[in-house]
Amino acid sequence: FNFKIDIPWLVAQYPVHHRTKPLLVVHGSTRQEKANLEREARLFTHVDLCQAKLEMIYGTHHTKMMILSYVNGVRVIIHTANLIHSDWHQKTQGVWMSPLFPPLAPQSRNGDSPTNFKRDLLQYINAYKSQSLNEWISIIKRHDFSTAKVFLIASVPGRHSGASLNEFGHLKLKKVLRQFGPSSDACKQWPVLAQFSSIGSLGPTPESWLSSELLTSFSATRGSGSQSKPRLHLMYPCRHDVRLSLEGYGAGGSLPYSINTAKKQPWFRTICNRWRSECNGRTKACPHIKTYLRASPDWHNLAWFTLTSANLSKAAWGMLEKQGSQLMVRSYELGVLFLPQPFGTDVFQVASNSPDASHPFMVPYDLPPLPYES
Ligand SMILES: O=C(O)c1ccc([N+](=O)[O-])cc1C(=O)O
Repeated sequence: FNFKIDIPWLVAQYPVHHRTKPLLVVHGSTRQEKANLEREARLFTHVDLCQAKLEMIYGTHHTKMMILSYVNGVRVIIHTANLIHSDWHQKTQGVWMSPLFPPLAPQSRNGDSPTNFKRDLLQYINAYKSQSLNEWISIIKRHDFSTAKVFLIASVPGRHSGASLNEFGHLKLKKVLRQFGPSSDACKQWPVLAQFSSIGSLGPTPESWLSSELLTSFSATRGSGSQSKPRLHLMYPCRHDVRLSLEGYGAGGSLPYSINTAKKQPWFRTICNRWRSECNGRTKACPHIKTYLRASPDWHNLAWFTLTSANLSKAAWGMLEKQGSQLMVRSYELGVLFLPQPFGTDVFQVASNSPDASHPFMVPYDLPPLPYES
């Protein structure tokens, strides 16, 4: 599943002895782009295409996922890189690799995890309503996902209401945080950080959507305790970060932010932070990764961490309509939410940035964030 796909390059990344394994590519391309993809796919008899329907204008098939079927199990990869050389060459990307999920024992039940990862993955793939995905739906159904410790946070284009209102976008994240997140006492006033590679039209003030809607969901806590909203920090490379990067100004091609949109929201730069990753030696590797987290005021601990394809936009996270009874989403997005409890801890410590059982991810940038200069 991806947005930009170079099929000959993708096939060439396989080890030679696996290079003709059947490959289904799920894309959202139309018109000339679709024709180009079909022409490339025709070069390989083992490659098939599935076009995701995009019924919401301006929506994209942004999801970046691989489902790998082995003789002894299935593995899910959710990541942030397009399937083109430049996305894997000199940028900072994020990849979540699942454990190998074994086949279900014949008589056993549905094989899901306490985070309902399997249920949510099936719900997401079913949303495509595509015959060519039926084979993969049955593969997933036949496997045991009980070792999955992350929550799936998906976006599917459409107007979601009623029983589907909290199934996608920022309302799904809010729902999971309300059920399994930190207590409001545990993270009172803990700031939220949004890090992304593209920005949509967010309105004339942060109150238009960013803090009134998105931050409300990001600051949800267990139980219904409402609390004053925490600070929201944004992270997006400034002009000098891009100019001084490994790719130079060319990195800007993957940091789309239209000047017309930027002119309508000058407030954005006043709450923005630079891209710094001295901790990983990746300050010069421009970010295409997208992450969202909630941290303690001293930035030493995290209450949760999300890796996703979703940029800072209403198209990706959704926009409430009809007095909050409906969520309008334009794009397909997919991400994973890490909460401490499934990993046997009550908080994630940033300091030990070396992944192990209770620190299942690396924070890909320096904390505290570094504000833009005036
Ligand atoms: O690389 C992508 O998949 C991508 C595609 C389109 C847009 N966009 O339209 O803003 C942003 C991105 C991004 O992820 O940065």
